Amino acid sequence: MQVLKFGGTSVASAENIEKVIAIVGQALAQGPVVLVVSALGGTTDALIGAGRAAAAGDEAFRITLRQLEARHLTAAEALLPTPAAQAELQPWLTAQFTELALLADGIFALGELSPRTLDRLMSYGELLSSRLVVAAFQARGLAAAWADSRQLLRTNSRFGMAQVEEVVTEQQVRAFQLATPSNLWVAPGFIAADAEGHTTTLGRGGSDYTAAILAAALGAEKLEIWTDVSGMLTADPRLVRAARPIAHISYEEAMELSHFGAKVLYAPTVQPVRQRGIPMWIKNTFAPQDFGTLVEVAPPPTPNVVRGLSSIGNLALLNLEGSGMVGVPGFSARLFAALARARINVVLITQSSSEHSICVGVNEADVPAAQGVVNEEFAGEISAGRLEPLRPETGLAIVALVGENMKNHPGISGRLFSALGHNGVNIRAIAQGASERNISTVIRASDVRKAINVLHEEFFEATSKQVNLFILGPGNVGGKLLAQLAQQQAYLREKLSLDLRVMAIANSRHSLVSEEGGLDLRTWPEDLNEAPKLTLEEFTQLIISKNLRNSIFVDVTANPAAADQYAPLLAKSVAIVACNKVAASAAYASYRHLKQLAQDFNTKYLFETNVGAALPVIGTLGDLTRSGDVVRRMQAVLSGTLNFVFNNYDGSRPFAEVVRQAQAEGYTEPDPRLDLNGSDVARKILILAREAGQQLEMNDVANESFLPPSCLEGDVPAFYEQLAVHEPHFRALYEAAASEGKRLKFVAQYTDGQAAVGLQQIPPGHDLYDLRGKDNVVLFYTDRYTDQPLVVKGAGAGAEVTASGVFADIIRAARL
Ligand SMILES: Nc1ncnc2c1ncn2[C@@H]1O[C@H](COP(=O)(O)OP(=O)(O)O)[C@@H](O)[C@H]1O
Ligand SMILES: N[C@@H](CC(=O)OP(=O)(O)O)C(=O)O
Repeated sequence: MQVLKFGGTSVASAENIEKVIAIVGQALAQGPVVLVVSALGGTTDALIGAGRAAAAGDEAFRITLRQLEARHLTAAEALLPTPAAQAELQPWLTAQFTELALLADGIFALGELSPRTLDRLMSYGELLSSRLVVAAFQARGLAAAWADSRQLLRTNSRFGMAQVEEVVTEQQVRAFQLATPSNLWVAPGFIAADAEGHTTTLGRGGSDYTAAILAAALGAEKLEIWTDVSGMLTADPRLVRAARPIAHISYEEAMELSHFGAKVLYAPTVQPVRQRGIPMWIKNTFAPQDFGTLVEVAPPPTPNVVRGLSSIGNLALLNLEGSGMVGVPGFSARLFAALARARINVVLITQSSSEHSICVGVNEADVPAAQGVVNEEFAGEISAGRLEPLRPETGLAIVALVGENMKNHPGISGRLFSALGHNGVNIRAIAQGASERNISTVIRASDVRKAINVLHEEFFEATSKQVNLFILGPGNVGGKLLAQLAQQQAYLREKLSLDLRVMAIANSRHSLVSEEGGLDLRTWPEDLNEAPKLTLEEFTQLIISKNLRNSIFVDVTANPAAADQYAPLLAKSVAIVACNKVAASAAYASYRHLKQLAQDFNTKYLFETNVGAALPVIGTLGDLTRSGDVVRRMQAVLSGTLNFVFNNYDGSRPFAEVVRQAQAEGYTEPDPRLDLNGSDVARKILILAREAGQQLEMNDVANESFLPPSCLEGDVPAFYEQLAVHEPHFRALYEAAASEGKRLKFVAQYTDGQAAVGLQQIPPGHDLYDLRGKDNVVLFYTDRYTDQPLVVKGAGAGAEVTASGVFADIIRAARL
């Protein structure tokens, strides 16, 4: 004997029922079959909706019932090939809907829907589907017997969630078996009857349970649960796209997963088949060739430590707390007894060893009742101040890791906590049974999708880590960055297991946002021009509300307002990668605050390109200091503009003309004075000094300008005029150096806590002497590099290299 159960989607239409018939036909070749069917998908919800509408005095229930009738008649017409067969079933179907209408009219007249009546109402779903399937088999010449589950399954009278009385049920099933010697029974799932013969139901999704009860009572050789997915998956496929079928699973694991939300299997289903050692398959009606999942006593070993993930929403935590609990036995017993009296199901329990508080997780809908009974039970202690009144916290969910194998592998919880921590998912409570088969975490419901994806990646997709980029400023550097990302995406996926996706690109006029999956990096320039505008605050909110794992905000602007967004993003564990220097060179307190936020929220704030573009300057400084070295002195040339000017000025052409050329060739800021007055270099040495551990402000950086003060007054044309007027001054500077064989360099210097920038004469042979083009150089003198400095040198400007530096920071943040 085999028991096969087909769920709502599998029997949702005539077309699907044809597939069911084909699968059952093959099973019959191996032996007798008991077929359990659910209602046509969506019917139970529709019946509940109709009942509630009727009770609320809303006539709309009539429309719902008419639609259901039409749906069943259409299915019957398509399934029954001959007018004779149709003529037999149709009057029966119509009679059922007449009965249903009478029942609903009664509910409407009374304005009341009791649990008992609701069970009656819901039972029509499975009654109709099972009779339809019987007729379809008979029309194909297969003798199928209809087995009324209300005469097979005996339950108590807890309507809506009735408990099966096993002994009577088994007797009834055996008696039916003797009286009905057919190779094929078709039984409605979900429904049963109490001792008085009132129809009951087994809880939503209960047809699986019906099938398991029948399998156990008949001592079936196997139970097959046929559904719309290829087995029990590693996670809910509606939440995790990469979820994949679990081929083998133990009864206990399947039970844990279903208890913790894996809808594919109704949780009570496992127990009856486990007790009898009946193997259970979960198979896909729409892909019968797929292996599916085999639930068995001892599944073969797998390298996967975690078997699956699941989640339950609508959870509330109830926290009972107070000094009156410490060392007093019986508190928990009273708490649970009070909850049990109110028929409140406790989903999770945690208690700290201090015994100062006990925390239970319950369904949100139970909170008011729980508060009532618990506060009443402990009224004495609460009024004496020995206990706090019960504090419920709602809007929560459980995410659970399930796997027998976890107990043999230390470090699973560590991986769980760190993966969630890096993504800013706050864990409100944890519970781990002594069996170590399940580790449950309570988190905010709004974090479930992110958390379960992060954990799926951590435990099942060693192959790739999804990283979500939000790019601000697709200009010169940003555009190059996007091109490099497009070019490297496949390489990074293959070599570093990083799946980098650009989720949004924004400039001051447009914000292009991907709904899912990432933007197309071939067409973004055109797409962006079509996209609407978002303010910076809106862009930040978008990143926060998307709540995607491994999110990185990439600031490729020089906009001070963009830097204001870092703090709120870091506080949500969104990493920041910036080539924008504003934040790192702002007030020390705010620089420190951002670094602290990154640490507190387990994320990264990276800005390597603030100094020397992609040259490894800040990274080197970090490596030195982290390894215990002390940076005593830094000497650096950090401005492409000033290098260009002093490399090209030798008195043969006016200084003003050389500056104009630098501007024309794109080295300078739009206002070249920002480069020439040294303030940009001052920002850079300030950042380096801070990264070396000094608490410095911009005002602390001495800046001896080589420009006569009049050059800095007025606008840019006036500036050029003044440069021309002061040509003798520049010439004198040049000649003073040249006469001694030296070169002029604008040098940034840091010595034992003091920072300064200014023009210096550099002798031949000095590390700063020989610099070409856009080169930057930084010399580090440290306790370990005493005589000869550690030198970092190379191109320190240019869109392509700057973009590559930003890219490198993105990869650093992604591999956290
Ligand atoms: N871990 C999981 N594995 C497989 N399916 C799951 C899991 N968690 C949730 N589901 C959902 O359960 C659905 C199947 O359950 P259900 O809709 O009750 O099927 P049926 O109507 O066949 O009984 C799947 O379509 C899937 O969306
Ligand atoms: N039809 C019932 C029982 C059931 O088990 O359905 P399904 O097999 O489609 O989950 C329900 O919707 O709850």
